[in-house]
Amino acid sequence: MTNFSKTPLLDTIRTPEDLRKLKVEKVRQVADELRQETIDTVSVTGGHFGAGLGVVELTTALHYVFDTPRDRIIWDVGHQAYPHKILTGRRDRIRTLRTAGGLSGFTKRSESEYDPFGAAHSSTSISAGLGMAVARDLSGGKNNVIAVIGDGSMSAGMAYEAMNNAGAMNSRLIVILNDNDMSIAPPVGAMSAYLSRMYSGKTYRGLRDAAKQLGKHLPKLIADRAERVEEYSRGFMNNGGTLFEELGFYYVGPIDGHNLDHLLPVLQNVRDMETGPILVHVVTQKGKGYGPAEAAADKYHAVVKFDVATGTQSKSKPNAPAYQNVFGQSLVKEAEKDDKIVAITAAMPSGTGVDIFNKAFPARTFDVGIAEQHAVTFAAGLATEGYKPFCAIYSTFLQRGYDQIVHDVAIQNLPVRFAIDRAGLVGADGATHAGSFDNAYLGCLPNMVIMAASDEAELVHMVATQVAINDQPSALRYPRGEGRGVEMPEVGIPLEIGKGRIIRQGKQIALFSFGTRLAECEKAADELAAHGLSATIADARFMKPLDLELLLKLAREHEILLTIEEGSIGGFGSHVMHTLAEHGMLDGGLRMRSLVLPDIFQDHDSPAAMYAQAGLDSKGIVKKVFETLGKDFNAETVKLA
Ligand SMILES: Cc1ncc(C[n+]2csc(CCOP(=O)(O)OP(=O)(O)O)c2C)c(N)n1
Ligand SMILES: CC(=O)[C@@H](O)[C@H](O)COP(=O)(O)O
Ligand SMILES: [Mg+2]
Repeated sequence: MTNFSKTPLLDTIRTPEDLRKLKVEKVRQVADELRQETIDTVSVTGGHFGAGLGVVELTTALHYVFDTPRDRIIWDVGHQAYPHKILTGRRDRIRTLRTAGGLSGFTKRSESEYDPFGAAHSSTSISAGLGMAVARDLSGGKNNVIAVIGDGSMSAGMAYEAMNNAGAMNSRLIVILNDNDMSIAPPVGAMSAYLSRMYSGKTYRGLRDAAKQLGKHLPKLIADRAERVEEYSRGFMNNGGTLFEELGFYYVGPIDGHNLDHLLPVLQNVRDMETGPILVHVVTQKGKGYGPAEAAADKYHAVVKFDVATGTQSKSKPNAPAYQNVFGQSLVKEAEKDDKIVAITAAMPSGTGVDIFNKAFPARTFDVGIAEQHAVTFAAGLATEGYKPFCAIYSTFLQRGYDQIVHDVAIQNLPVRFAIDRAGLVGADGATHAGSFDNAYLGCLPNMVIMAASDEAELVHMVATQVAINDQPSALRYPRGEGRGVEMPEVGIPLEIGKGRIIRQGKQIALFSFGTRLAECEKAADELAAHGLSATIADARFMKPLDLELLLKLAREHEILLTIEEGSIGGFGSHVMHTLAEHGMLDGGLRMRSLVLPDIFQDHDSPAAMYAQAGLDSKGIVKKVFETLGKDFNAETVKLA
């Protein structure tokens, strides 16, 4: 039970150094206050929540036992690091989390010396930690390196590549497996089942056994301490022959990650062990200590602002359906007609709308865990046998599967359908999650058809188009968030491959859009009209193959051609420019410009603010037209936001 009648301690802790000055009996109180501060903070900021609540004790214990920042703590993904931020000199800015100019929602090297490695994509911590440990060995250092990785993140191949390497290197690296039996959704896979079996009760060993095992591996552990070890090692086991031991790790656990009487001495002993890689298996509860989070199916993985008393989140009523839901529903409709359609997600069923498909077709839905590389090649295998796999992956996470896209899909020309969600800027998750590069990284691949939906109705038709593309791979991109509120078609009608459409016919300026910036083009065209400038708006629909007829028409009939996309240099604009150059269309009077994301990693903000910063909103479009015409752009006279 939390006792807040005591003098508050968290206020006295600016850095972990202050924490380490406290008597061990005080650590429980610090953890309780830290949990309350995390709850209060996220109730006003929103953000990732359940994972942080689950590691409050672990965070406190790690900073108490280890000499941070000299000892390196690497938080895998980094979405659980809010309590860590509070303890490491960032409490005064914690309520700026994920807002413009504020703290990142993940660990970030430039933010603090206590963040030795930046993250947000999963399963990198063991590799990075091993690199740090080996660097330490090479330079004769003595510090500890601790990688904290969740059970969900343990499903990715990279974690095993790292353990395989670490087990052979015998470098002193501590891996803490934070096993809360949750990913964003319930975890999947044989590894997850294995971990659950490890603490299922049946496999626990007796206390004496555990103490004996520790003694064997801890030469410094003297007999009189062994008894204490027995006490705090309640529930401890050492299987001999665990998967981790076979990989060359010294395995400790599982231990209760909320019990500081277990956690602190175990970590102290692990710290003092002279051995190669160690894995401490810590069992925690996602959402721990906040009733509404503990009770929720998703353990409040990520939340918007909420009322602390009730846990009620202040979600605003949507004005239009979210793209991910339109995708899921469209795919269900297609799959009702075609039993070869299957859906694949890499641990993101709700985020991608694959959960909707799963409800209708559980046997045709595959959650492969955080395993994007495998997801792509698994889809390729399904395609070889005549199935129609829809591989629904966020743009940023698909980067993980790039060689698989090239080698396993594109070269073999297999009709894998990529549904690329979160294409473009995503806002509060920042640069790590921005879907900026898929136009560039897919556009250069032979055989690939690439589409972008300009609104939610287009998405329905494009899903139908993908179903019909049976002889080559295809990619369909769409953004995070709500659609435009357009009228929705009853059924999707396959589009003609490589054909765009004119939305509005004008004279001087052609705005050639790929994706949902089309809405901004329409606002910009209205504004240009108010300034006496006539603009044509075209929706490319396809970046590959490009609609050559439409492109040449736009180029011939206008003074200025502007491309707009939610992507980096090297994407749609580059393809258009290359094609025009090849057709000799840039040798004469046409002035062509490409509006793309800037060549920087943009920090988190609202998507609208980030697009404005990128010059990809209506005002940016108007400004670009003015600049291209050599006209003065006066922001005052241009009314658009
Ligand atoms: C490469 C990659 N794929 C997907 C994600 C999305 N993602 C973020 S957290 C998470 C679940 C992680 O589960 P776990 O490691 O067990 O942490 P927990 O939230 O349970 O503490 C997922 C799938 C990601 N960050 N990186
Ligand atoms: C930490 C992580 O990678 C995910 O939780 C991500 O933040 C989800 O993003 P969406 O909210 O766009 O699904
Ligand atoms: Mg987990």
